[in-house]
Amino acid sequence: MDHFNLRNGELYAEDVPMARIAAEVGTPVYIYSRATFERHAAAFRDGLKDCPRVHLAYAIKANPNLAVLRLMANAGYGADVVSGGELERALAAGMPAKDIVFSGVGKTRQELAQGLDRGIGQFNLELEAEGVALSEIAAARGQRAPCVLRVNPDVDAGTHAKISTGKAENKFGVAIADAPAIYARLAALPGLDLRGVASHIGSQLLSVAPMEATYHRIGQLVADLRAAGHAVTRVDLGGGLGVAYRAEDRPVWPDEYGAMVARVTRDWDVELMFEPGRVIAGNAGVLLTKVIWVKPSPANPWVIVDAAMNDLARPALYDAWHDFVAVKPSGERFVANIAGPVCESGDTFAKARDIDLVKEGDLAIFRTAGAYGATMASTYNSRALVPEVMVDGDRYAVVAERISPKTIMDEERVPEWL
Ligand SMILES: Cc1ncc(COP(=O)(O)O)c(C=O)c1O
Ligand SMILES: N[C@@H](CCCC[NH3+])C(=O)O
Repeated sequence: MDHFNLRNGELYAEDVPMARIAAEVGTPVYIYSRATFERHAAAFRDGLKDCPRVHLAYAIKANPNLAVLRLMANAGYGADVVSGGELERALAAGMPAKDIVFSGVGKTRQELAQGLDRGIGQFNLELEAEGVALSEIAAARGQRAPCVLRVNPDVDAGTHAKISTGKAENKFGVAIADAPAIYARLAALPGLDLRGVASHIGSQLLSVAPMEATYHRIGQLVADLRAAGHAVTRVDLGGGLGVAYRAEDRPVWPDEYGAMVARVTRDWDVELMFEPGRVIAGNAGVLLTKVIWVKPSPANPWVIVDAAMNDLARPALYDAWHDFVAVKPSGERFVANIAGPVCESGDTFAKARDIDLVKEGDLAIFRTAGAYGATMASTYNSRALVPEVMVDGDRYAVVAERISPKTIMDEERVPEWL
């Protein structure tokens, strides 16, 4: 359920006609619904109501727009960040440093120091050397860095290979078999306050089974660590809940997920951290686009829209499906391909898809584009950086401007020796 619905034959974002946003802001443009974000934030929290000590860290990589972060901060969420840039965003949006978790397999020494400077609540260590470096940096300042060790449980998340993170072959975390020895060495370092473990096996998970299998392994690891004399007080269970991109997708609802977590972690006696991204943001945004041409072809016609792979990369990267819906559907349909203007055949959003009949100049949306949409945009082909708007009832605000190719060009220099 979201707040992008047909009303009197045309699509609205909450109470704002999308055609109005197109006329006033132009296309392509991302449109977010405040109400949908807030409902998802509340639903995820409610799903975990039977877990006693819960900390929520929104994975801001999914949608790091400052307005989104402010809204999430107001909803009581901290942030899961994966770079110094994301850390500064979370702080700028008003998220308290103590509620920020710093994940990521390649945090530089500079970023580790930045996290310490800012006083963040948790570093998720991905390898032993990172822990050694963090301890050195922290000890030199007379600090002890709060941290957990990310383990790789070698579980198949059953998702796209490019967004799976918990198989042994993936780059993330330390092998769960090696975790006790690494944990013991890190726990002895003077600059670390090692509190527990973390795991995140992948994104767009449509089944609880791999998460449950992972959590059982984590539970055993916690027991083993305690048996070895460590005081484990915190476990970070990551993010990963999937959303419905297609009508037939059956996502795991937060209630079902929360019930499983409550059951599996009942005896753990730890603070539980969660890092949801897509489940909060995915269906809270759409990408509004305009049809430039409908080009006949021997097979199916090509609907060429003004959004492209640089604005929404997921179809090109993961063959991802995003529903395409006309803003003013006539009721007629046709089978067509949908593509953007970028000079790559990969800039194709759909092939041979049954869609609303559209013609030159018509508006349409790609649904479920609130997560990993604008944040993955680029200026490839010297296209503008796509703008973003946030709708709230019958009003909306531009929350990220369209950045023109000219502005980007102004940041470039041709040296005088050329
Ligand atoms: C460490 C970590 N936490 C959280 C997330 C958020 O994942 P999702 O958007 O699938 O909830 C990711 C991305 O998969 C991640 O790598
Ligand atoms: N960018 C990916 C998700 C990556 C998850 C990051 N850990 C997607 O759009 O599906």
